[in-house]
Amino acid sequence: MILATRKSPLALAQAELVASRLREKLGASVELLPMTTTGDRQAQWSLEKQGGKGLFTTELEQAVIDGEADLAVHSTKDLPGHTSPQLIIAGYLPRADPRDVLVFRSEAKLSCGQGPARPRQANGPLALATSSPRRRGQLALLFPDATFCEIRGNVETRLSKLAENQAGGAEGTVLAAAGLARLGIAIWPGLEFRPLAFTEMVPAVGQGAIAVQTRIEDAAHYAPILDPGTACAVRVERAFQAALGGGCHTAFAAHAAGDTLHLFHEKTGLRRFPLSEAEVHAPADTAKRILNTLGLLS
Ligand SMILES: NCc1[nH]cc(CCC(=O)O)c1CC(=O)O
Repeated sequence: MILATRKSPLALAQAELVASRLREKLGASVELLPMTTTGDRQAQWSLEKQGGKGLFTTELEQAVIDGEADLAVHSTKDLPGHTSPQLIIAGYLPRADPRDVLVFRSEAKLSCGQGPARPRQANGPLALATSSPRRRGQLALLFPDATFCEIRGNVETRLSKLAENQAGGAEGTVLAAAGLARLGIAIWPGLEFRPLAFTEMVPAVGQGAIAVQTRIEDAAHYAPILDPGTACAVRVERAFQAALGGGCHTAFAAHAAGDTLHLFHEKTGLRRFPLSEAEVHAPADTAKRILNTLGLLS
């Protein structure tokens, strides 16, 4: 069995997770096919800004369509709104910790205890490095005096830039807990990690879930490694993205956590809604109804 994956350390770690589940549950012999995508070639393109267009997925999809690979492994967060019609998302691995983590220089002395994250009281504005409109929009609520700058590179690069004060003067950034965990990063010299509650920072649609994409006729074969609960939650979250039209420049987030839907939109701020079983099973209707209530659908 051949798994198409991007070559970044995080993508390879995620593909290895899928591979070991395939070996364990299906007794399959598995190999990775690491590929460079358009997004990887254009280092100056930030995923956060260019997302939604499949820049990090198209080449992997083509390898599966062409029969060079049996499945493609993606961060669900990086999937465009519409994937190839010749393929299907067979499902998702059980979701990892979906939270975002505030990462800051130990010297910055941000509050790291109970209650909301707060900037240190002293020394003027707090510079935070993230290109994501979703993260910037929510950080601006947590840290009203924050200023923002760009940071590029993979997770480890970002952490070392920040620790070495080479991140344009930034004192902090935000990274996905799932990515850090999959890279085995729990600590970093000179930095502190503080996971953010859903009530402080709503995770991106699909954050923490790994998607397995296959040819339509093969999908059922992979059921033993996939998690139906994760699929339900991701379907709800993606329905919100689809209903809003997937504009990647909008600061928007949706996260379904059990019976609660957490939403962030630049026009409404953070909002919470109860989610019934019935609503979870009618994602498109649920998304339209809630977004209408908020006045976000024209
Ligand atoms: N933006 C890139 C990206 N895509 C998926 C993850 C983390 C893993 C996940 O959310 O499943 C990350 C890194 C990050 O945002 O910190």
